[in-house]
Amino acid sequence: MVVQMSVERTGRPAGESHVILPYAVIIGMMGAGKTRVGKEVAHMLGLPFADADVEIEREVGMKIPAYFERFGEPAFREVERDLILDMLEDFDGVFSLGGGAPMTPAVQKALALYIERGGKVVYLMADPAEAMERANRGGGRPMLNGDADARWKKLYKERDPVFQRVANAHVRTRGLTPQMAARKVMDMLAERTVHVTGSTIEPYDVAIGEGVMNHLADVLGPKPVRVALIHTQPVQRHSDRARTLLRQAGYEVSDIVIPDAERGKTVDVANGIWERLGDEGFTRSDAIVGLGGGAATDLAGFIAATWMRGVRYVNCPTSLLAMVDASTGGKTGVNTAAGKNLVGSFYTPAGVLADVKTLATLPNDIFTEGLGEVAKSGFIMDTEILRILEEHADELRAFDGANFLGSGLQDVVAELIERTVSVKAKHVSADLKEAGMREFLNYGHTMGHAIEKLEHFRWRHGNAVAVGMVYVAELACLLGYIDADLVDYHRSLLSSLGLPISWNNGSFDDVLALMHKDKKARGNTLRFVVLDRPGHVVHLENPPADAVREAFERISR
Ligand SMILES: NC(=O)c1ccc[n+]([C@@H]2O[C@H](COP(=O)([O-])OP(=O)(O)OC[C@H]3O[C@@H](n4cnc5c(N)ncnc54)[C@H](O)[C@@H]3O)[C@@H](O)[C@H]2O)c1
Ligand SMILES: O=C(O)C(=O)C[C@@H](O)[C@H](O)[C@H](O)COP(=O)(O)O
Repeated sequence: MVVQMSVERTGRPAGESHVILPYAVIIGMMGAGKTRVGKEVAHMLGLPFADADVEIEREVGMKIPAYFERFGEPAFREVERDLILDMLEDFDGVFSLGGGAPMTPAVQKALALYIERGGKVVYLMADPAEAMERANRGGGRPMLNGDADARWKKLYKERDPVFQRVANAHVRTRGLTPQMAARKVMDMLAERTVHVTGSTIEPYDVAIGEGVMNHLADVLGPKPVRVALIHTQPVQRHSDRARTLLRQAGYEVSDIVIPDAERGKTVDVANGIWERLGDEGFTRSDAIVGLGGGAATDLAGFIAATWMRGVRYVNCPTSLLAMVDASTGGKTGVNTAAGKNLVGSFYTPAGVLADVKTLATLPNDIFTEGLGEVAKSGFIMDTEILRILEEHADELRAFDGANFLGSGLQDVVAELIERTVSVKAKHVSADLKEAGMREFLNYGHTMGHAIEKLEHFRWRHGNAVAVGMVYVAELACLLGYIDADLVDYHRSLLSSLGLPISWNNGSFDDVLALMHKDKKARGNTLRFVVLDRPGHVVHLENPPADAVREAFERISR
């Protein structure tokens, strides 16, 4: 069964033949260096460069200050808007926008569409002092008339949050020459970025690619003095690299090794870390880095959420599952005797760096487990993911970290990560605290969490979710939401990836009791997420007891 794509992908497509115009759009404050850096980037790429302000002057036949004086700002913004909208459709090069352009709603809309087509909007984040000094040089900026520094600061306050939101790549340039900044932009352009935003979310990026861990200090920013690097022992090699990067950037690093996997996701471990942070004088402006699989990033996020009621944190996921799911979205927490993830908080990271280099040491079975959550995102929204999984099932099942980097599979995996994170970002952006739509990400988890608990967390999370998806597909079929072919498709796809599709190591009564403790349950009412067609899910409330049992019988044979 090959399913049809149902949603447009975001991010730069790999190996797709259609051209995205322009190659990159650069935005930033006056004096950020958009023109200098943009020209360097265009030169490095061998592409033309265009500056919106220069194009406008050509079009209106006069200098911008003169146009402002004669016709006023609103008229200028209209000309600017029309020119930018045209250039976004047909300029094949590096395009830098005027400082105020992204404040125009129609430009924001056009940039969002451009990003959806796979474009990169780069926010050149200059150090304010450096940018103000450059902006004042030479004059000729009507928006800075009067007290130029005070005007610049006021505009920065208004514009920075908007620029953060409309860009999908953020490049800090403090202390860099235009050439160095351009090289940084080039690195960013080679990466895939998923932007997470929303009305209740401080926007952040998930950067996906080889070497993205190098952005660690940029994402942490200048405020922290101390950084706690929380990781497990099996990822020591990667945490060594992170520690070096952090020390080079001038942070005092506390290396905190936690017990591996679910053994690290406990209140006792959290308590040990809180004591250590206290002993080492961690303040509210210090920060946490969580590095490792999903268990490590869940715990690190929980520490960040709770220490002094919340400090900055960055996730560096190193397992496939942590890259595609656990590190993004801000669900942090620990397991308790009562069950999986029952204690925690929604607390958003400042950024996520999914460095695919780290997958080179990932064992095959842990990689495979991550495919469970990848497939979930395909079933619930982006059916193109299912098609890619089908097409590459043999190579994915045979994943070998030692031969992964530089192989054809690397690009396939990067695309699966980007698509899966995009699905997650859409749900999280709309519903951070899981009041409705975010629950769809829990497809297969009601039964999955019960299996994990009954297996004393020795079953891997993604494997339990795979069985949970077959269970809930059976339930949906029994209740007439989907047909038996789609249930069979769950089994054939998941098993072709090396994931389990049945479980018979516990009683129905035990499973049922645990499903009642699931976070989606309300009072005595069981609630599930079920498919009604590929790529589309709905809530199922209080299903008939005999169907809940019969679906269990079907997966435990
Ligand atoms: N917060 C969320 O939204 C969310 C989403 C999905 C899953 N999770 C949680 O994530 C956890 C599962 O994550 P996981 O599958 O990564 O398991 P895990 O964290 O237990 O990691 C699996 C194992 O792989 C090791 N490992 C990780 N990266 C490695 C690498 N590059 N090289 C060698 N070894 C490596 C880990 O040390 C561990 O031994 C569960 O606790 C689950 O509840 C959370
Ligand atoms: O981000 C979410 O929301 C999810 O439900 C993603 C799940 O894949 C993930 O396993 C999550 O940890 C489950 O959360 P829980 O709230 O059901 O414990």
